[in-house]
Amino acid sequence: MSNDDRDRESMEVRARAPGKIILVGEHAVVHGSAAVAAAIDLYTTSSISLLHEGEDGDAGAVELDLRDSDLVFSWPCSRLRRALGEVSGKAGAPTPCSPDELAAIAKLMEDQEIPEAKIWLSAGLSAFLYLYTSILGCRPGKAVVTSDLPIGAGLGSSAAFCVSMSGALLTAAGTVGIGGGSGVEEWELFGKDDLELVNQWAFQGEKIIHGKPSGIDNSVSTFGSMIKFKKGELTNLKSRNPVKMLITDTRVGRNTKALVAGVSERASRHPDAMASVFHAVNSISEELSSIVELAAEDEIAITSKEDKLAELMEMNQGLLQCMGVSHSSIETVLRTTLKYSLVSKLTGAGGGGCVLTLIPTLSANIVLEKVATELESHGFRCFKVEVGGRGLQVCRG
Ligand SMILES: Nc1ncnc2c1ncn2[C@@H]1O[C@H](COP(=O)(O)OP(=O)(O)OP(=O)(O)O)[C@@H](O)[C@H]1O
Ligand SMILES: C[C@@](O)(CCO)CC(=O)[O-]
Ligand SMILES: [Mg+2]
Repeated sequence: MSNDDRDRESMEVRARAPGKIILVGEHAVVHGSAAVAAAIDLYTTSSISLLHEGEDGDAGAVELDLRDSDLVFSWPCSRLRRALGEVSGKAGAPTPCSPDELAAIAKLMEDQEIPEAKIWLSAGLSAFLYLYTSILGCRPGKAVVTSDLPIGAGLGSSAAFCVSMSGALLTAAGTVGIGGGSGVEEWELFGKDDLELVNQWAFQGEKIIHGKPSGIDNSVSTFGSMIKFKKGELTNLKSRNPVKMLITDTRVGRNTKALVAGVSERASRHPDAMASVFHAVNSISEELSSIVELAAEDEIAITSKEDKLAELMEMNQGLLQCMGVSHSSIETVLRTTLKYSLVSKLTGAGGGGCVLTLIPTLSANIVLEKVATELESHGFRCFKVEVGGRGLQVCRG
């Protein structure tokens, strides 16, 4: 074992990746339209510690500790090798998870006692096993995950999980680099090429969780800021006065994979009508991007920018209803905020989950307090987020 390997084994690597909001364009982005998303200041943090193989021939285990759920999962390395073969870990670009590999991972899930009420975790666990064994091979190690994000609520928890995990694993493997070793615990940013690589791995993880992701969620979680995303292409949107958003979590559980599949089924039943809907969403996203950029260059006043954003968000919500991804809880939030002349739209995959409400700069705090109190009286949870911040960050603890 080289000194570098020994150093890596003795060190814990932590990576944190933000959740996101989609201002406009969800679902349509899967079908080639543009969408606009921004990172938010709620993070998922993954840590990796590599462990030594036992002296007595015990190959050790791969452990995943999901702190927020109070659940720990463990796979003996010998069991992983039997199921997946002698995977040795990969330094470069990812190879997509093959159907055979996915079937082997599904079998490995059967060994775990996942509580029935938390069965949705199995998608995340499968993505973890794919990422861990593909990057590090079947060597022993321990991963710990914590998150500020509501899981499965439209704020990109799956992407933040895949990005932070890929970032931590690739750093632990020595594939992407931060200096480290100063002994001072501080978050560092990766270089552009390293971020690109992490993003590619995270996208493969998202595919296991989502089925057919567009890549917008993992991209904004990796690179941060506010972005326009279309057909895999990312444009950074400069934004000098970040928009302020109230987020309402309806607490209605939903699943992005099923919602994305539902929209695709509707599109195959009504191809012409849905193509027009996706086209309209594309125009909305393009217009919203231009407004954000003009405002960054002081070409339009802040109040005029907010009025335009509100109208475009309102139009997008109508089209999301056409796609069949709204929900009665979302409609309740829309009606409630409209009483206070505030515009809202669902964010993420919809079907429940979270709703965005644009907070105009000139709106009084008292109005915000009143609307939040009324929303919470329906059993919803409200919180304010900072929009457009940093993406993936890493720290060697
Ligand atoms: N911290 C976490 N620990 C374990 N699994 C997680 C974690 N965060 C997300 N997941 C996995 O991701 C799934 C939720 O992903 P899903 O895409 O349905 O929702 P989301 O990403 O929160 O919302 P959206 O995709 O609409 O932004 C969970 O069911 C779980 O399998
Ligand atoms: C619904 C969707 O458009 C956004 C989920 O946050 C899915 C995707 O783009 O992968
Ligand atoms: Mg997701």
